[in-house]
Amino acid sequence: MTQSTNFVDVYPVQWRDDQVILIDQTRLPLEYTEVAIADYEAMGHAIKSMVVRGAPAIGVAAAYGMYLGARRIQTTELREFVAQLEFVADQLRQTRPTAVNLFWAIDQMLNVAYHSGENVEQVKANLLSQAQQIQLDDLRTCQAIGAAGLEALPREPQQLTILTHCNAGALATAGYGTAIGVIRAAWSAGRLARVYADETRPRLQGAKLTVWECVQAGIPVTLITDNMAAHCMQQQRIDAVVVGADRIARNGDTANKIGTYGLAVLAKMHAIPFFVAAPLSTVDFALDDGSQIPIEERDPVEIYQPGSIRITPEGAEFYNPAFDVTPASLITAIITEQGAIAPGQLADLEA
Ligand SMILES: CSC[C@H]1O[C@H](OP(=O)(O)O)[C@H](O)[C@@H]1O
Repeated sequence: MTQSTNFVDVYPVQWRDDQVILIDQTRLPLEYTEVAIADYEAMGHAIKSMVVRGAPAIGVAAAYGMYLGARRIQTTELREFVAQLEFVADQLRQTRPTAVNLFWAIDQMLNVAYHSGENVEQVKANLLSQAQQIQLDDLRTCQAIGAAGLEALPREPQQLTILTHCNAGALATAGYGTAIGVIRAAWSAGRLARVYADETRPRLQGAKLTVWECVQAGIPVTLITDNMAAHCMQQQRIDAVVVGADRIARNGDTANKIGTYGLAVLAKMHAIPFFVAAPLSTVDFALDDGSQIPIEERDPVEIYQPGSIRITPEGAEFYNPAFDVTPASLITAIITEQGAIAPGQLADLEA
């Protein structure tokens, strides 16, 4: 276990010593622990159990998971190799259903296997290179999103107070973050007074991860419970809302952590700009609107036992959707690596 130090740069997924090293995000903020992942089964478990989480980070992790699966395949016959790699892909696809980056990254890796050579060993090498490229591209994309977000933020006041939800930070990406990337860019540019972070029940990624990232970066942060957001807006404490995304439909409807939709409704009510920050790899152009986005339902224990103590008696039933869908009509702009886009113009960016 590596004790926490003052991190300026946080990389939740690293290729080191011929294996993947993950920050164990279930142990933050009290413990900074890294775990080594040497096979695709362990990577699948790490994604499902949220050791690694956040749409782009899940994509990077799945890409490396594909390589870990590929390197173990023994055959030298390419067709058989591809068939076994498609089995690995199917296993990784079953980990979490909402973040499209997972499926996008797996497809990127399969394309390399389909089209990058006749020699199995060469294809394996190409797969590692592709996973590393996906990771590097996402880091650069987040930095571009930060710059684009800085341009899109309100001009007044000079120093903004931004509310964010869950964690769309370095920990949720290859580094730097999407929504937190915008926050980092605003802080560097002297345009940020303070971050308000929703704790984000039930997994508390805001309280545990976003606050940790802000404290590590020296960014002033105020933690609030989810049910305080309306009051803070009514008190005119919030100048803008910036959140991440797990899957965006071609019309701009956006799936993000549960509670995002409510924030968007509140922001509309209080005439506060509401931004979604996400790479284009999070857009699912195959979906016409958000009604088609699969919403993950997680173990109810996350609700009734957020720590070590059960907080509700036996006898109740539970509903634990991990995401909700914010309609495009409530989104001021989607901040991508190609700039801030009106939700209705997203389809024009389809490659
Ligand atoms: C940079 S996208 C992060 C996105 O993913 C989070 O979900 P989870 O923690 O369950 O993986 C949340 O929706 C964030 O906005």
